[in-house]
Amino acid sequence: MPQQTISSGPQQAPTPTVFVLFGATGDLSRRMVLPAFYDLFCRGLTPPEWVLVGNGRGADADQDFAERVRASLEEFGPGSDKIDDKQWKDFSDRLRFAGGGFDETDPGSLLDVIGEAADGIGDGAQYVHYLAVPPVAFGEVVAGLAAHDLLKNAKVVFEKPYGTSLQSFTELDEQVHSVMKEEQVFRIDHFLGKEATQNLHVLRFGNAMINKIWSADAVAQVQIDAPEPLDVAQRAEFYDATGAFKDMIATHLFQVAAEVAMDPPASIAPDDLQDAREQVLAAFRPLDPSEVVFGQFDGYTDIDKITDDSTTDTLAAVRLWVDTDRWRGVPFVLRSGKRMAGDDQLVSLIMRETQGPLGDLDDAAARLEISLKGSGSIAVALIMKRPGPDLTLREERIDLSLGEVSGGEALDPYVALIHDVLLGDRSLFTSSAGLADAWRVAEPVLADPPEPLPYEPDGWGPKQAEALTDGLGWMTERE
Ligand SMILES: NC(=O)C1=CN([C@@H]2O[C@H](COP(=O)(O)OP(=O)(O)OC[C@H]3O[C@@H](n4cnc5c(N)ncnc54)[C@H](OP(=O)(O)O)[C@@H]3O)[C@@H](O)[C@H]2O)C=CC1
Ligand SMILES: O=C1O[C@H](COP(=O)(O)O)[C@@H](O)[C@H](O)[C@H]1O
Repeated sequence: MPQQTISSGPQQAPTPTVFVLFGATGDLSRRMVLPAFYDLFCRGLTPPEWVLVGNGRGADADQDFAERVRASLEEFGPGSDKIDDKQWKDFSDRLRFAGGGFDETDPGSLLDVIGEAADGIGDGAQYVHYLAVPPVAFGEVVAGLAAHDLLKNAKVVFEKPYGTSLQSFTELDEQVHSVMKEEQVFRIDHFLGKEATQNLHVLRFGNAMINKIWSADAVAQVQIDAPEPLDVAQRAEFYDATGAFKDMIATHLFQVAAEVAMDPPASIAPDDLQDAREQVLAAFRPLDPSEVVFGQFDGYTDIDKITDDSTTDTLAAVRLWVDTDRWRGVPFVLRSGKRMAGDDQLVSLIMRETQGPLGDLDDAAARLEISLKGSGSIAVALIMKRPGPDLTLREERIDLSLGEVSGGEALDPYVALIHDVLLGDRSLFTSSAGLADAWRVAEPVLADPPEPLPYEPDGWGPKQAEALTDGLGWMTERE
């Protein structure tokens, strides 16, 4: 079978769309959402009729907004030399800006602008309201959408974090569900949109030899490790209020753990995939704070806007237990930190030791690794005989970069996810029940966070985090 397409539906969204981007002047819009929308447009994946309305509290004219968008494409999109004049003209003709903010009592100019925009693109337009605003503004935008009757034939996209604890999640979700149905809600976790994350299902369910080893019978430990060299000075206020545990572990890495640990869904249809993810999240055991290590890199509190006594975690490592028949007894160890020596997002399934004629072999030598970073890669590390007259064993890797798979072209996660929103495919979005479980699992750590241990910038973090791997060490540090 050289190639087989299993399509779950049409590629181009057929419905005329008014895409309202709240927070259109912000960092996320500039770096991710606007370039992703332009990418979809260039690929012919936007609906035949659409208009994008940026919203903000200032008073930009349409032309000013178009200039902002252009600047964002030059810096974070294809770059100035790759923007085709004709394509840009077609794109920019469909950009509008509605200033004056938006809330329950005052919609600013948004109602007028989208009224005009909807008239221009024909009957039956769907509305996509994309909330690229700080989480504190989610509630007021939701209240505004309800008060100004903007939720009919509408989808609402929420950026992360959707809540920061079980309680704040529950309050937000109750407000959301009081004015819209769950089917209208698209909660983004861009790790679910990564090409390699999506490949986890195919790798496993499309290959019997991999499917057979996907359980406690063969796997001794699962590691999901995302060391980052990044500093946090650019977003100090946000980061100091959030920390590594909430920014990465309880959000992205829990969702990836659910993707790895899920039992086979009934089918790859969106609802079945969501059900499978929800079911396994419900089986995650609440974390035990004694199996959690927090770190803070030296010099963190010298950063502008960080207080001298900040105890924010810039690194978090946890041991998570999944109480299902498939995974009972197998530790899932998760780690992420800033200012680290490595730069990866690596899922490692470490195989059990082989008892046999070769005797004692290096632990963790045989493993399957899926890197979610960039366009993604899949590797198998195996024990091999070094060619030659003697029997010398060595660990070798077989690597496949997904970016090099012939005929394919990886989509950036935001491109993939916005495309899914336009089509109404919710399989790669988090669900209400799934997030409630993620916050339930995180709760003991939020209630009793460990003291962060100091670590050297550009190193591998505190030694104590390594103990969570039961002596195997972190696989990212082997490469
Ligand atoms: N930036 C990133 O890399 C990532 C961000 N996110 C999430 O995306 C969302 C937006 O983040 P980001 O773009 O960084 O944030 P910004 O601080 O850049 O804010 C986005 C825009 O929202 C508007 N805004 C700010 N405060 C308010 C408010 N109180 N009420 C209404 N509008 C407001 C501002 O526009 P104006 O002044 O024009 O009204 C601002 O430009 C957040 O939920 C964040 O957690 C998620 C992943 C990565
Ligand atoms: O959401 C976040 O993700 C990034 C890592 O994402 P990626 O796009 O590099 O895969 C992380 O650096 C950031 O702290 C976090 O807020």
